[in-house]
Amino acid sequence: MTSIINLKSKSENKIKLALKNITVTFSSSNGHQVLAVNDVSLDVYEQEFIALIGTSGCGKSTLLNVMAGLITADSGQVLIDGVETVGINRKIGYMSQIDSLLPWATVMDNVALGLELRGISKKERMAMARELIVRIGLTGFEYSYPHELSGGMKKRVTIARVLAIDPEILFMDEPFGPLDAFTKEMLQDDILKIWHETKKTIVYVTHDLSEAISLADRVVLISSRPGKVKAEYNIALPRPRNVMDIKYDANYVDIERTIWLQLKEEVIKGKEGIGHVSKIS
Ligand SMILES: Nc1ncnc2c1ncn2[C@@H]1O[C@H](COP(=O)(O)OP(=O)(O)OP(=O)(O)O)[C@@H](O)[C@H]1O
Repeated sequence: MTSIINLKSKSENKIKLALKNITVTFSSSNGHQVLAVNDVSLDVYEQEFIALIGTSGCGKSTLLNVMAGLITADSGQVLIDGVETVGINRKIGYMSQIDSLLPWATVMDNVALGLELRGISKKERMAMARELIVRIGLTGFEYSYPHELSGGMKKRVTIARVLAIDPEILFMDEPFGPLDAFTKEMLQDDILKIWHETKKTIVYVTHDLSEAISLADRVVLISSRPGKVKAEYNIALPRPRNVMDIKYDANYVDIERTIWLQLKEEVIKGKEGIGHVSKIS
């Protein structure tokens, strides 16, 4: 079922990324087969901010990993700009849940890491890193090490590192999960600002409905495992948005209630397993 909250569709933009009938099965260590996602098809439009939401274990990260080429699906196709892609695609920048900063490297070196791997000269990559550090508000911390930074600052460094390689598509898998609510909202606002300025296509995975609605143009609800697209919602909230204020928009509560009614069914199903989802951040 596809639910549409507003009539403003992104379909005027071209399809940037497409999943066609993706099915993924894992073999677990106890010898069982786990059907993680089942026959998922999804189009993501150029410059769209899309959020995938669903209970824990429903296959959100699996879908992201398939799109990023980190996992090969049992069947189905991934298309980027209309071309079938196999393996890791350089058009994608990936920010995962895990803190992946190099502990022995400074903020500058962490930000510049991807540029170094791409063979960009030291002078050029330092200049680019410096510019990004200003942009993410960490001026003065260029030569600090990760252990000298707060959780939120580390996330900013990770954002800068992903932006440094200038990907056309940004994947963010519950990037701010463990942070406190205020820091999370500030970083979400930063992401909205970056998206507004760069117009990158963003695929954002979360189990937080409030986060999904505040950020995205479209929320895609994944059913509890095996993951399938249960519903899609275009989010008719004004932009530019501020995540701290958008919850007070007259339409926000209606949107949240509509999605929550569907999501709740998955939470109840997931209770038999390990499903977890939060309605409000
Ligand atoms: N490498 C793997 N080996 C075996 N099973 C796996 C593997 N990766 C994922 N799974 C299983 O596939 C299912 C989907 O996992 P996935 O990580 O995609 O869920 P998710 O929706 O991202 O969950 P969460 O919100 O908790 O991060 C789960 O049942 C998980 O146990």
